[in-house]
Amino acid sequence: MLNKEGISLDKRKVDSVSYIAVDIGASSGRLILGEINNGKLEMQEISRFANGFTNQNGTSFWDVDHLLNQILLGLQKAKSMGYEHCTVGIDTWAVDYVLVGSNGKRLREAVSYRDARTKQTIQKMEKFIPKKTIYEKTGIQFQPFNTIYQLYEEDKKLLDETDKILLIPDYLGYCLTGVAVTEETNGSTTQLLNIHKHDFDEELLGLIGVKKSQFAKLTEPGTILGLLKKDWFPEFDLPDAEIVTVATHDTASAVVGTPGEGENWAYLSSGTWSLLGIETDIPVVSRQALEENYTNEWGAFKTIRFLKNIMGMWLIQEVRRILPKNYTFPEFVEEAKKVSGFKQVVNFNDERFLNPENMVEEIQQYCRETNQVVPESAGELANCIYNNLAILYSIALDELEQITGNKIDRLHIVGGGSNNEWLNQLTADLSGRNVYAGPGEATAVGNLLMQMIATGRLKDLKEARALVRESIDLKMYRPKVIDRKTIVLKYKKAVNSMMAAK
Ligand SMILES: Nc1ncnc2c1ncn2[C@@H]1O[C@H](COP(=O)(O)OP(=O)(O)O)[C@@H](O)[C@H]1O
Ligand SMILES: C[C@H](O)[C@H](O)[C@@H](O)C(=O)COP(=O)(O)O
Ligand SMILES: [Mg+2]
Repeated sequence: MLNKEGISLDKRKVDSVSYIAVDIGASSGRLILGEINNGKLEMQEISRFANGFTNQNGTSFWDVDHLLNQILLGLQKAKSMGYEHCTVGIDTWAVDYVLVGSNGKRLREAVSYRDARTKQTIQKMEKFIPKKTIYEKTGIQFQPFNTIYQLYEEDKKLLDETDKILLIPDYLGYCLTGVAVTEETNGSTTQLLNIHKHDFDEELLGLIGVKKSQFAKLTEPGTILGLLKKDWFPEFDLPDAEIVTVATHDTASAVVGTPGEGENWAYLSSGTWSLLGIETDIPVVSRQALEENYTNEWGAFKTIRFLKNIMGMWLIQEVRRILPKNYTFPEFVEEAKKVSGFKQVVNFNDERFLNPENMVEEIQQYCRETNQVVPESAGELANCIYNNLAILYSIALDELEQITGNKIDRLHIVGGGSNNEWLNQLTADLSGRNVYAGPGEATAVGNLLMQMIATGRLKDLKEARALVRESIDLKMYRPKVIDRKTIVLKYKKAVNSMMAAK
């Protein structure tokens, strides 16, 4: 069986092959083995590791060598577990990139999207191209950390020396195979792809001084990238592996792994970020979509992920980092439950929460500025975060219905945040919709499913999602009857008056 790159996958091998998903989110990474046995998807965690960025001389960098090393350690462990032959897919967070020189080597560490260098860049670029024009071309939300803005601020000397700009998962795949591509689901998050031409937008590239040749060719998810170059890593005992280009934007893989069925469902990929949206066939770039900052990220199988970025579990991750006592996430939930009721209205989508020095102080200062009760304890801070997130989810669901005209009667919450049963119920109550929770590792599931479809083990996305529904117990949360409209209206009025007072 030949694929587009001419790599032959012997049918016999495909049947005996195991599948390994490498999913690296902003806070953690994991390698998960997947196989189909007796009509069920069976998964086994091979390894899990921390991810995060550090500040070096005023710039926030990721440690990509650490990530590559963890991938190799995980693959070595898989072989030691008896998995001699596998396919491997890599997905990570979006927008960030590595600059590769003509010698094929990295020119500098990868800068984190939370770095302050792009704080004013949206405004700088507005001077010579209206946001509306960029949105009509790309359909992508305005986030200060989008690749277009990062490259605008990039070191020009480094850019001149750059042969290829590779997004993080594409760079990791390049390190393992020597093959460089721009996988398109993650490529869309650069805000440099023209959604109508299905290609890079030359005008936008020109505005930031980047040549199209400095990006590798656009590639659809579900293609075979190349063979793992085992001899490049003699210090590791690695399995034989074909690296598959999956939906390398982790959220795109999470959507593939969301077990939605039929119409009228939305997903919430709940991890470091909360990505809430629907899967559509055509982009929505209306005035309201622009005003409410919805994005049209490219999905697998030529779909569009029409979604909104909501500040997610980053908030509680940062509170956890700051508080002297080391709470587990379940402990935060238990403490939050002890606080009766909803105490503070906080617009956590305000950019001040993108990367403050001290998240606890930032939340407390916001509440002081708006003359609200200041949360002090772990429970009060967690209660504030979870309640406001639930309302932001509810508002986004109503906005999605208004903007797209699509009815949404159920929400699938997937990712680590789907383990938060209290927030799942809060979301059901405040949104007035049934909530289905799981899989907690939907991104890895979607990564595995794409590999199985690419190698012919599964027929298509419909069969793949049916397999997920057969394989995991989805927990359902029915909305309790509460006066949700009054609560949401009060929240919106409070946020609007706070923004007016700024
Ligand atoms: N048992 C749990 N209870 C509450 N929250 C949880 C639980 N497990 C995970 N989480 C939440 O999920 C988040 C991690 O989600 P994950 O999808 O792994 O993130 P990412 O992919 O961005 O690294 C944690 O920050 C935490 O807030
Ligand atoms: C910067 C992007 O908005 C971010 O990467 C988001 O798209 C995403 O993929 C986050 O995934 P996590 O698993 O880190 O929440
Ligand atoms: Mg994730």
